[in-house]
Order: sequence, then C-alpha cells, then structure tokens
Amino acid sequence: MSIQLNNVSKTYHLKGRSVEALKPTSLKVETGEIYGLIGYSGAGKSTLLRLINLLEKPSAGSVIVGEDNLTELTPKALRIRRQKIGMIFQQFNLIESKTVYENIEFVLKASKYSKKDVPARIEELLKLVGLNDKSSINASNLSGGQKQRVGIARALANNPDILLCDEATSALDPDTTKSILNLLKNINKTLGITIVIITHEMEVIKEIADRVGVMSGGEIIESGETYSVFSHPKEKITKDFVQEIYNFETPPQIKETPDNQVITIQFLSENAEENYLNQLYRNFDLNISILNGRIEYIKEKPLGFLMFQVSGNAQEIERLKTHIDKTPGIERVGYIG
Ligand SMILES: Nc1ncnc2c1ncn2[C@@H]1O[C@H](COP(=O)(O)OP(=O)(O)OP(=O)(O)O)[C@@H](O)[C@H]1O
Repeated sequence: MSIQLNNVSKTYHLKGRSVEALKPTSLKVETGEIYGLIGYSGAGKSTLLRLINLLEKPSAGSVIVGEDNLTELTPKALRIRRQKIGMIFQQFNLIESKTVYENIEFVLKASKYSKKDVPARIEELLKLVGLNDKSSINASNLSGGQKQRVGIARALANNPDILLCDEATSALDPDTTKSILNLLKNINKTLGITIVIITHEMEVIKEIADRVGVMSGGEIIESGETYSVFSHPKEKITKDFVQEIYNFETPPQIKETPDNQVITIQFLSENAEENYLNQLYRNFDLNISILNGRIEYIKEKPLGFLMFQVSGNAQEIERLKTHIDKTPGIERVGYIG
C-alpha cells in the first residue's frame, strides 16, 4: 500500500518556544517499496515516521495511506486503520515479564482477533520470524535480536500493509543487525508489505532501502534511488554519510604540493580499479602509491573508492588528472579522505 504525505509539517510548542521539527514535506512511498530515511540526531526522522500513522498529529498537511486520508478519520476509525500499520522500535517495546506467546497474544486480543484462530496465528508468526521454539520463553530472557523478532511478529500480527521501523536495529550488534535486515527484506518480498525505516546508520540504508531520503534540519534535503544518491551525493551531509562507510583518511604527514598530491577516485563496477591502476602505471611517468581502497555494495551494486598518492612532475600529475576526468565510469571525488 502506498503512503503519501502532502505538505505535512510539525511544530512543537514548548513553554512559549516553538520547534519546527518537520518543515512542509511532501513524499510518496510506493506500494511494496522499502523507503529509508537517514539523518543525524534531531533531523526530524522520528517526527516524520510518527506522522505516517498519526502517532503525531501534523500541524498542517494531509497523510494518505492507500485510499484513506488519515487526517480526516474519526478517532475510532483511525484506531482501526492503525491496526494495518505495524510499527517496530529501537527498544523493542515488549512486555518483559510475559512470554513470547503472551506478547503476541496481547496484540491479537487488543484487535479483537477471532479467539479460536489466535494459537494458529501465533504459531504462523513465530515461524515467519524464526522463533518457533521460543514460544514459552519470557521476553526478558531473549537476546536483543530475538526481542526484535518478537517485535516484528507483534507488528505483523494483524496483517498490516505497512511496516514503520523506528531505528529498529540501532540497539543491535552488526551481525544481528544483518539478520534482522534480512528478515525485513524477506517480509517485504514475500508479503509485499511497504516498509519505511528511519536510521542514522548507513549500514541499514545501503543494505535494505530501495529509495532514500536524507534528512537534516526538519526536511528531506536529498532523495532518490539509494545507489544513485550515494554514488553521486550532492549535499554535504550525504557526502559525510558516504565518507562514514569508507572511512578513508588522508595521512596527516602528507603535505600536498603541485608535485605531490592525494587523489581519490570512485568507480562503479567491480575490479575496475585494478585494470585502471595498471593503465596509470603504464602511461604516466609518476610514482603512484595506494593509500586506501574499498568496495562496498549499496543495494547489491558495487561502489568503490581508491585513494592514492602521486608524486613527480606537476605537469604530468595534471595530465593524469585530465586523463581520469575523461575516463568513463571513473570519477575524481573530493569528499572522501
Ligand atoms: N514531543 C516533542 N516536543 C518538543 N520537541 C520535540 C518533540 N519531539 C521532537 N522534538 C524536537 O524536534 C526535532 C526533531 O526531532 P526528531 O526526534 O524527529 O529527530 P530525529 O531525527 O528522529 O532524532 P533522534 O534520532 O535523536 O530522535 C528536535 O529538535 C527535537 O528536539
């Protein structure tokens, strides 16, 4: 199911002071897509996410989910509509003193799920999230990853068509994060559920998001298909997020001069850098030494950077730079390192 925000904004009023947490924002998330929102703390991500299911009431604008304008529903109709919008949280929001079974049962009971169908539904959900054997364990005895699996089972209990994920993996270690992201991808694929995920971690976005919006200062400052946003970032913050995953640093002892320079190139396909470097070694009378190199996969497409130091004749270095700039698929970038 699609989500459409039309000029939605949110201003909080606190003791005579107002905070514009979300500037007027329009956004369309297509049916079945995974849309990621990334930004640093205070960017407005949680506010935007909570406006989608109206946990926060917008100060202006409308929220359309599928055919329904949520902003126009009565409180009762909204309560019912919300059952079809699942949500998972960073801190899992489980009832720690209850078993896995009871945690899911609680959600089904609250939505008046047919009593006789509850046990079968819980079994089905536990299978889906890979916790078949944990039904009678107390939530407090589960690992973080298992807790989030229960969180996901709860969120899916009423067969929602949308799943909102609020920093769902931020409390988890990298391996557990990967397994939860895989589960979310699987759920998206097999059940066709539209997913919106907010995070401050590139790791999450590059793994899972079909499209991404980069948030800062209460607005989406850059957006598009995930690979194209991060292979050609325009805004400083987007470049910083790219730099974060490659983690290159120019060695401080290198003093750049016209005849001694550090160059970082980006390449968009696998193994491109090896052939290319050989070409440079052959065709330029320069000392070239590699400082750093790394390929990451963004939505399964390779994006690589290579940082090297060149020294020699300044004119020859300029000729090398011109050569790089004319090579298709290779770009010189200034924001890495
Ligand atoms: N209930 C509230 N009352 C007042 N101000 C709020 C409230 N909720 C959020 N804000 C403010 O709105 C701005 C955006 O906050 P929001 O939580 O949406 O950002 P975020 O990107 O999700 O950051 P974080 O990851 O730290 O939660 C911040 O300046 C925050 O202090």
